[in-house]
Amino acid sequence: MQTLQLARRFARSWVLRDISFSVEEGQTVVLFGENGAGKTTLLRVLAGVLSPHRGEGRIFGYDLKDQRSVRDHAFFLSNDQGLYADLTVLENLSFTAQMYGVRSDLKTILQRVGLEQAGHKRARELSSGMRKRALLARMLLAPSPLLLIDEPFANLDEAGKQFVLEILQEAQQQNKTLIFTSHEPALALQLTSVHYTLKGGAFA
Ligand SMILES: Nc1ncnc2c1ncn2[C@@H]1O[C@H](COP(=O)(O)OP(=O)(O)OP(=O)(O)O)[C@@H](O)[C@H]1O
Repeated sequence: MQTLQLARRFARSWVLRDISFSVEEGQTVVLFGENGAGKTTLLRVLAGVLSPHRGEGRIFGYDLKDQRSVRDHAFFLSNDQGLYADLTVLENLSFTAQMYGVRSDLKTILQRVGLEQAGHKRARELSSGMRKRALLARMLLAPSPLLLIDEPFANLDEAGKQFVLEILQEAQQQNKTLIFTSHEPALALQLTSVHYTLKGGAFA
């Protein structure tokens, strides 16, 4: 994955000004930066959800402008998207599995994320920690080689954070490429020493 002078604005405000970096296949990178620094915006651009206004990028050989191909290769875990509120957890996972054309034992996935008792709950009824687990279950179903994860450790108790650490370590063992944001350097740096800090729309 490579970007060159990527920039993105909202109205007249340039949130990303000059993002040039490259990430090797199988590498893990963490993005740090203060609230509002543009970390989520960068993940959304890399996920093919938002278009850049300037600059270029390639994800697994696909131009970032080819958002459809990018979305086929990148899974984006956002804490406030990804689940249909009125569907149950199992229905949401079943939909995800169909979307990716994968056959997986959803009960095993539910167990893996500690939601075996919550499969019948509607997504809107989940606590924020349970919601995070359901989103991680979706990520486990996704065959995407690139995982873009917004604040994987947010809204979790200590046990939950350790659990996320394990899930991300498993993804690393599967040679997935991980780019994630975090406000928790002590945890994040257990996964990788490769880190960038966003400031003023560029890497500090
Ligand atoms: N859809 C949008 N429309 C307008 N402005 C936006 C939009 N999305 C983000 N912004 C603005 O872009 C800036 C960067 O937001 P972003 O969510 O990328 O920051 P962040 O680094 O992820 O912050 P945090 O650590 O608080 O999650 C903020 O000023 C935010 O208000």
